[in-house]
Amino acid sequence: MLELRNVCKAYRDLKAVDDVSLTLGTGVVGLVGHNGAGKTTLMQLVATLARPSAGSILFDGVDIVRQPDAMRRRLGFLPQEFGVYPNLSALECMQYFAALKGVRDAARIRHLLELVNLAEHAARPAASFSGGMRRRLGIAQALLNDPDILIVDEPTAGLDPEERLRFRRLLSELGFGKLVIVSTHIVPDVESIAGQLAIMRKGRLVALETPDEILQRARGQVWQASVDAAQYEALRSRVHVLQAQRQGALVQLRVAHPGLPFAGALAVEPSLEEALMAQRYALAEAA
Ligand SMILES: Nc1ncnc2c1ncn2[C@@H]1O[C@H](COP(=O)(O)OP(=O)(O)OP(=O)(O)O)[C@@H](O)[C@H]1O
Repeated sequence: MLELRNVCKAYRDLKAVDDVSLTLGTGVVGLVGHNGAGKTTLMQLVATLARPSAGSILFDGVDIVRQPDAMRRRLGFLPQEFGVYPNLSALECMQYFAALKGVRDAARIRHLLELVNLAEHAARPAASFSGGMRRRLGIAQALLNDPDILIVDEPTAGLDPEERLRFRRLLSELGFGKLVIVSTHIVPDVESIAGQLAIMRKGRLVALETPDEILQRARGQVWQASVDAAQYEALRSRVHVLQAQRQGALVQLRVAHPGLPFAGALAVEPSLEEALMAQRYALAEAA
């Protein structure tokens, strides 16, 4: 179990992570927030790649700020900029990482290449791999030490839709027995796989909720309407437009608003992304 207690990380007078407390067991947790919200910094703190300015981080009761090795032994980490070694084959890359991590189990390497669907490409130079194959090799190396906690930063950046789907399924399956933290600003990446979403904004954790709870709260705050272009121009400065699509003389729009935004608008079922936007606007207005 991972427990953060009042964790802060400051860079001069900027609080990149500001008083974050949370407890996580197994399962996939989506860490979402806009660029600069503090996601990468928070993951680096958990991965013992940075030290908090204040607060404590415990993994199964052990203080990992004082004893980082207790985390490092049990951690798998796939950073956003994971690079393969172009002159090595997939198998050689895995053998290389295994040697660095002190893993001497050749069968495990084969098993992991199979798990990420790269076994038949094991002899190919990693330089010839697509973005998705490289990410999958990244996951395979992160799993070499059979970690209890897997941290993945922006998992699907640069992947095509099919690779995205496959990668999501793999993360989802890994979450059956481990804590998998997936940081992303692309909500659909975690929408269908995360049991919980940790939402960050300006360094703070503003919510730790299930997707259903987030959707439930946004019901009655997302609206749909069809207006003409002049009405649209008048509306866009006073409501939060989530989507606008021109259809002939009319504009089909979806807006976030705490109550009926204008006569004729219909409350609709929000997508998770819309629900998060509605929450964000509500928080910004309350601030
Ligand atoms: N080493 C650093 N020195 C100074 N400021 C930093 C450092 N690392 C991060 N920051 C700042 O801390 C804030 C949070 O950054 P962080 O990278 O954690 O956000 P993020 O949510 O991961 O964003 P992104 O999605 O763009 O990666 C930003 O304002 C960033 O500029």
